[in-house]
Amino acid sequence: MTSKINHKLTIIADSNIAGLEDFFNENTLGQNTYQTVNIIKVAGRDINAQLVAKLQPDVLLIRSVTKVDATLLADNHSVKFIGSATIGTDHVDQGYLVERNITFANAAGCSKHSVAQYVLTAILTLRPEYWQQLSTSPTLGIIGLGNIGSILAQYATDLGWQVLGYDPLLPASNINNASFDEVISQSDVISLHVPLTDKKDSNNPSGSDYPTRHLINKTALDAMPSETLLINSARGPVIDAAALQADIESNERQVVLDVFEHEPYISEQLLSKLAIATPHIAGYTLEGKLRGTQMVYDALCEEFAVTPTQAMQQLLPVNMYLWSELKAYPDRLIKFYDIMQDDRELREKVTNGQVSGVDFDQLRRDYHLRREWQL
Ligand SMILES: NC(=O)C1=CN([C@@H]2O[C@H](COP(=O)(O)OP(=O)(O)OC[C@H]3O[C@@H](n4cnc5c(N)ncnc54)[C@H](O)[C@@H]3O)[C@@H](O)[C@H]2O)C=CC1
Ligand SMILES: O=C(O)C(=O)[C@H](O)COP(=O)(O)O
Repeated sequence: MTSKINHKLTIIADSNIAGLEDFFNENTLGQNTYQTVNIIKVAGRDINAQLVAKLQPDVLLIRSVTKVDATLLADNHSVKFIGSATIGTDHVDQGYLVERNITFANAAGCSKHSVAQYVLTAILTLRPEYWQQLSTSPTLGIIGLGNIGSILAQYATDLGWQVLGYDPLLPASNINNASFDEVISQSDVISLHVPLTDKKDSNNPSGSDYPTRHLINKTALDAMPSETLLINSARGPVIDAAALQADIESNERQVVLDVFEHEPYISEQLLSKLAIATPHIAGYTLEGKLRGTQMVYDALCEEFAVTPTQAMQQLLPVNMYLWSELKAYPDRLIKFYDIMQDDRELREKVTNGQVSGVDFDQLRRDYHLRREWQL
């Protein structure tokens, strides 16, 4: 159902959304349908119940750090649309929004190439021999074969690697070809690409029959060979951090984390044991973030029955990063993405045994957005 508003349109937006003013202004929203578009930019963690009660916005534009639920909206009567310029939706109680008749849109798949390229970079930085696939090609295990997992499988196949994939919610296929136990026990590298979900039950009807919270627990880690490289760029709580720390201490497993169970606080104890650690920036390319904004903008235009007039292509500088070039010249990887620079910057933030939430958020806010490699 669409609705029109003929007054000042008030938008509260996470200031970390790329291209906010380019996408959300009088010209791009309704060709003068609204007298004014008033955007109030706020750090995502500061979008709280008090603010939305005081300002009574028409629209909320968020990213993953703003929790949207009954608490946030208890004293708000104005919001008609909430857009999250992210793939993940675990921060949003969508059932509650349906009850309140508030339209919700996210940005499914917006940074799928960026995250897949992050994972490839991590693997090839730690195991450069996988470029050549010397005697046997490596086996990449992928848990979750949606937008990101399936793109990652395409890159791996293009490099001549074997793929073992597990996704119980999709039909069997040439990549959805293994059980959880097979992926865990037979892969050289395992990469996680599942949403964060809890068990479905009477208290949680929107939960999952295949919950992912602590999917990688002590049992799974015990069944994983110690040489297996484990990568998590999905959501922190998919791995039980305490079990992971004990696992690395006992077998020196190589582990790459972009997301952390207790994010935005990172303990030095865990950080010091990771092969690569980055501050939740796997999807942070210019293309990935602008695509997220574009998707939410398109959804808002549809909601308000106006014709979209802004497109991310108009905002993107020339992109010189070609996947074909990287494949031909693997030694250029560091020029395509120097992941160890992101790792160093996170480790430099350790004080008093941890990276603070403020420092973690600051690294993300000031991140120099990478460019997505073109196919
Ligand atoms: N680190 C970062 O910067 C980013 C992280 N993400 C995270 O990555 C997640 C995955 O993204 P997409 O692939 O785009 O999502 P998607 O929704 O396209 O795919 C997720 C897949 O996981 C599968 N799945 C669900 N439960 C499972 C289980 N128990 N075992 C195996 N598979 C299961 C689903 O069937 C689905 O096919 C997002 O939900 C988000 O949390 C997304 C973007 C950026
Ligand atoms: O899209 C997702 O899902 C993500 O994890 C985001 O890329 C994370 O970025 P923020 O929403 O925290 O800026």
